[in-house]
Amino acid sequence: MIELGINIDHVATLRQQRHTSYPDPVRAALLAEDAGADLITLHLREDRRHIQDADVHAVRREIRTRMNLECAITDEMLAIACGVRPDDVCLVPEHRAELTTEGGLDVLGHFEQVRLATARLQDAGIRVSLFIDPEAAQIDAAARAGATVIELHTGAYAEAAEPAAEIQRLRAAVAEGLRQGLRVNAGHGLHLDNVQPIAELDGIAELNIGHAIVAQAVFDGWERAVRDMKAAIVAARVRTERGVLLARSKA
Ligand SMILES: CC(=O)[C@@H](O)[C@H](O)COP(=O)(O)O
Ligand SMILES: NCC(=O)COP(=O)(O)O
Repeated sequence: MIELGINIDHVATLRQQRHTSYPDPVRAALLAEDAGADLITLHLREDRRHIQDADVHAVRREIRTRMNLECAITDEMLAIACGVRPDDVCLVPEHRAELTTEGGLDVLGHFEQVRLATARLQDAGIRVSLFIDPEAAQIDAAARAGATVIELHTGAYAEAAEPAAEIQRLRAAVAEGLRQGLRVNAGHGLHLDNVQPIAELDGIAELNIGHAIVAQAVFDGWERAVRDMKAAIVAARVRTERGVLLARSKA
């Protein structure tokens, strides 16, 4: 089956907008778990524009599912991650002026840095995921760097006017990741109207979704927004699994 990671960053964005104490991203994480989230994802940015250090520690203390901490490869972030010990760390690229994470990590171009960061986190008992574009060369570099998980950046798919080619790229990337023995996750820019083709891709283990769920919660409430997303991705995956079984029975 497929897992849903709820990214709570933009609950914190709302709070940081006015430096209030609400809305509390930790409360959002706990309610998301009640509503069917399989894990909680949060991105501690170097500029602390949304999630704060205290949130990271509180999430580690409070949640009952898995914690997936996204961060850039810096000494500061690696030290925080090794101290907090989330279940997973997803290493992402960061550019100070970007509105959101614009592309995947260039593992090929920064191979030694990624390899050393991966080893340091794994030595602390943390599973390491690399947030990369759906490209065979990056997937190969991720495996060689020692990561056991990749998260495919779905931003190009989410923004494409004609998504068919991007879906094909993602399908090929999932197959390549599995061929390399990696766990393959995906996320970025996914929402209720575009998630289905991605959830249907056979072999994707987990989708991480945040911004669109926070937005949907404005109209439907937080727990329903989480529940509806979970139902959508599970329904898509059930369709795929039925299709695979049917194809096998005909063969
Ligand atoms: C890496 C990633 O995709 C997430 O961190 C997500 O986009 C939310 O964070 P930002 O909106 O700050 O990029
Ligand atoms: N890694 C992607 C993620 O956590 C969520 O991205 P978005 O849904 O906020 O775009």
